[in-house]
Amino acid sequence: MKIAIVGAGALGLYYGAMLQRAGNDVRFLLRRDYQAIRKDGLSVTSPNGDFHLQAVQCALDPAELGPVDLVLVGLKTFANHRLIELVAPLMQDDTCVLTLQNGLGNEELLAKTFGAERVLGGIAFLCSNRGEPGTVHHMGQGRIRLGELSGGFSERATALARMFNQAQVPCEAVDDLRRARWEKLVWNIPFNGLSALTGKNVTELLRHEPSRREIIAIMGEVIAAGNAQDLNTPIEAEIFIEKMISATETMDGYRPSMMIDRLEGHPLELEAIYGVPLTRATACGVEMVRVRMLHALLELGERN
Ligand SMILES: NC(=O)C1=CN([C@@H]2O[C@H](COP(=O)(O)OP(=O)(O)OC[C@H]3O[C@@H](n4cnc5c(N)ncnc54)[C@H](OP(=O)(O)O)[C@@H]3O)[C@@H](O)[C@H]2O)C=CC1
Ligand SMILES: CC(C)(CO)C(=O)C(=O)O
Repeated sequence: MKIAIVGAGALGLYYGAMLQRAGNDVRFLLRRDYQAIRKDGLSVTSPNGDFHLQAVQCALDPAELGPVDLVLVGLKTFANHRLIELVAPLMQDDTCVLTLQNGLGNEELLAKTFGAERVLGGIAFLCSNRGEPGTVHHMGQGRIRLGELSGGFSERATALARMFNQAQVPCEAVDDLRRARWEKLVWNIPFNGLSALTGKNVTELLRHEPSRREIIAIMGEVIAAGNAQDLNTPIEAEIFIEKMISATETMDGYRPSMMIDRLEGHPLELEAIYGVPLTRATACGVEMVRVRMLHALLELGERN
């Protein structure tokens, strides 16, 4: 399997390195880290053990990497206006594309050009940050849930899950990608937005009772909107919220990616994480009032 990583930052470098370490043929489309990785290779620090890859196939131009069997997308969604031109040179007849980006609308964007039958999506439960050029810091977690854009289990999704598992990345194939995406939004919508707006990490947010209540209320709104999307099986609000809150309580002092983006002056992934979910909720007759407020304030902050 020849694999190209498009969007080789915190997420793409980590998963690409894990796949290469397991013996796969991985090719990285690089930008910032190109010189450093060509010269000194790619280093991963991780609580599971640091490792270094000296020989890394990489290029600045996707035409030099392809064609491949699998394109793994790890661009920030605000760079999606470049997505198609970066992926197209890597495609041959049976190439499939797996996007591990957060939010909604990424698979559909790929499907418009390449066809829904070639597109898969994945939810990454990963905490990874970039270090100096050529280094990526895996802070914890890493599990992936992936599935077909068109729904249902497939041989292909099962084979990809097996490939990740063989590379020490826990992974499962799911039959309802839409449900998995809405489940992930139940976490991203409150924590990403509130941490970016307040500068408080997830532990600080949960320790403040009024904020904790709002987080729970926002999660309820997102679940109601998700359940209005005709999922195979509905998300059970009370149980799922309890699970999300308990899981977050173990993420001591974690700073969500959107908070880091705001602090570092980068754009935020507002359309994929707020805009598209709001549009899809409204189309199904559900109004997420708190989410709309969050979106408005986050958008205002982008206009400085
Ligand atoms: N990091 C994490 O732990 C998690 C991230 N995610 C999601 O994964 C996605 C990626 O996040 P993350 O890895 O953190 O983001 P990063 O900003 O670390 O990585 C994005 C990468 O895309 C590259 N890129 C952007 N535009 C281009 C271009 N035109 N040509 C070539 N490369 C380009 C950047 O290049 P350059 O090297 O020049 O900056 C960068 O390496 C997001 O949707 C995020 O929400 C989901 C779960 C966890
Ligand atoms: C839920 C989490 C922490 C990944 O596990 C994430 O998506 C983020 O920080 O944006």
